[in-house]
Amino acid sequence: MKRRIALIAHDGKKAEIVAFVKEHFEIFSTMALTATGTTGGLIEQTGLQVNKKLSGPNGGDAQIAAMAAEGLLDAILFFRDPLGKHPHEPDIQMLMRICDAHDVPLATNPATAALLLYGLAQQ
Ligand SMILES: O=C(CO)COP(=O)(O)O
Repeated sequence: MKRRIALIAHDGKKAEIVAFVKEHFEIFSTMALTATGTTGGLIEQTGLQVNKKLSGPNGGDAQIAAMAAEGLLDAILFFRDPLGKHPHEPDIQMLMRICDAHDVPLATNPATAALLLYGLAQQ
């Protein structure tokens, strides 16, 4: 079965996640991708297929958390912006808590995301 990965990036990190996806395009093209709405739209422009959820502030993080809780994701790559303020901060905290509650691998910066991706690709 294809690996199921969710991708999320705050606005200040969207350029970085697109660059990350392009850099690892071959690995991502073997995986089933889900993303929050705006992030997903940008990733689609690289040519990859993405299951797009709502935009983060409208509930996209919560939808991805629900998928994690239901065992529908193998990992989440969440490029967080530690310098930004986010109206949906409770949803972000909830997503991270759900990952810990269900032992879902969660990378919150590009360096960890690369290690996680290589690990998944090798399994
Ligand atoms: O807000 C986000 C993560 O908390 C990301 O949502 P978008 O990809 O819709 O911008």
